[in-house]
Amino acid sequence: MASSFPASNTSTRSERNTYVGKGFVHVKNPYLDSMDEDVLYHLDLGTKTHNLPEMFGDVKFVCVGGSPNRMKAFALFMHKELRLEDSEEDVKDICAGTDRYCMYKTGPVLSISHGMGIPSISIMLHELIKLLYHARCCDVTIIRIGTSGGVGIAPGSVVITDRAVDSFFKPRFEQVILDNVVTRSTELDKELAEELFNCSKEIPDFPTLIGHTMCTYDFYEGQGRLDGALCSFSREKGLDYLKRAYNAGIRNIEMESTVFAAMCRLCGLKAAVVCVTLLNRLECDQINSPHDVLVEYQKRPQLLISRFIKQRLGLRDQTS
Ligand SMILES: O=P(O)(O)O[C@H]1O[C@H](CO)[C@@H](O)[C@H]1O
Ligand SMILES: O=c1cc[nH]c(=O)[nH]1
Repeated sequence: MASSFPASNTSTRSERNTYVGKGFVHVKNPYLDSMDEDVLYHLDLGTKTHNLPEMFGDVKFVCVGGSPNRMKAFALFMHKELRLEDSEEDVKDICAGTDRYCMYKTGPVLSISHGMGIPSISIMLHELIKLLYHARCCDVTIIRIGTSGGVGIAPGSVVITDRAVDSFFKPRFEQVILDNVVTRSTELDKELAEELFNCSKEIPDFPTLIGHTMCTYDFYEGQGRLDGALCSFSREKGLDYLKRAYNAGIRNIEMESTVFAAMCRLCGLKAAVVCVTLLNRLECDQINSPHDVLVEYQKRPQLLISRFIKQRLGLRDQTS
C-alpha cells in the first residue's frame, strides 16, 4: 500500500451515526466502527494508509462496468466532457497496486471496473461502499454501464432496467450467508430510471427502452445458450425459456444487476443499470458483430451517462 496517514480520518462512532438517513452512504455492519483500521484489500486502499475523505469526499457519481478498458475509456471521456483543468495524463488508476479492479476519478465522477459475475462485483461493491462511507460521501448516484444480450429487441438498443430479476424471473437476490439463504430486494430507483430515459430522448438515433433485466450466474447454459462447452437442453427448450422471459417483460440478460441493486439499496445509494445489447438472443447465441460495431455499442451507455451527469451538474452539452 502507499504512504501512511495518521489515524485522524478514523471517525468516531457517534460521528458516523449522524450520516445515516441524510443522504450519506451507510453500511449495515455493527462491527465496522470498532475496527482500528479497515483495509480495502482488493482496491489497495485503507483507512490508515489513505486519507479517504480527502481523496473521495466530493464523489457524487459512481459508474461501474465489467471491463477495465471500458471504465478507463469512460473516465477519459468524462474528463473531456467535464472540461477539467488537469491534463488527461492525470487520470491515473487509483487501484494500480492491485490487478483485481481499476478505478479512476475525474472531478465528482468515480469510474470502477468490477469483472464478470456476481461474486466479482459483490467483492468490489463491499469495498466501494465502505470507501464511500469512510470518505463521508453524500447523495451519491451509482450506475452500472454494461453490455448484455437483448431479448426480442434490436442489437445496439440501450436498456434502462426497471427491475432486476433472477433466472426464475423474480425480483430478488438470494445471498448465501453461513448456511442460510437470505433473500434481498432488487428494487432500483424508479425516478432515476425515468430521468435517464428522458435524457436518452435528447440524443438523436439512440434506441433506448425501459425493461426488466435478467441476471444469471453463467453466460452459457445459464443464459440458455447452445454454444458453451456444456449444453444439457434442446434448442426448443432454450428458445422457449427466452420467449417466456420476453413475455415476463425481460428485455436483456446480464450477470450483475441483482446483487448490484440489492447491495446499493441496502446502503442508501440511488442506483441504476444501463446496458447496451450486443445481440438478439431470440435470433442467435454468438456475439459475431464486427469489432468496431461492438466498440460503438459499448460507448452508448457512456454517452447517455455523460449527458445525465452534465445535466445534473448544470453543464451545457458539447457532444451533439
Ligand atoms: O459488459 P459487462 O459490464 O462485463 O457485463 C456483461 O458482460 C459480461 C459477459 O460477457 C458479464 O459481466 C455481463 O454482465
Ligand atoms: O449475451 C450476453 C451479452 C453480454 N453479456 C451477457 O451477460 N450476455
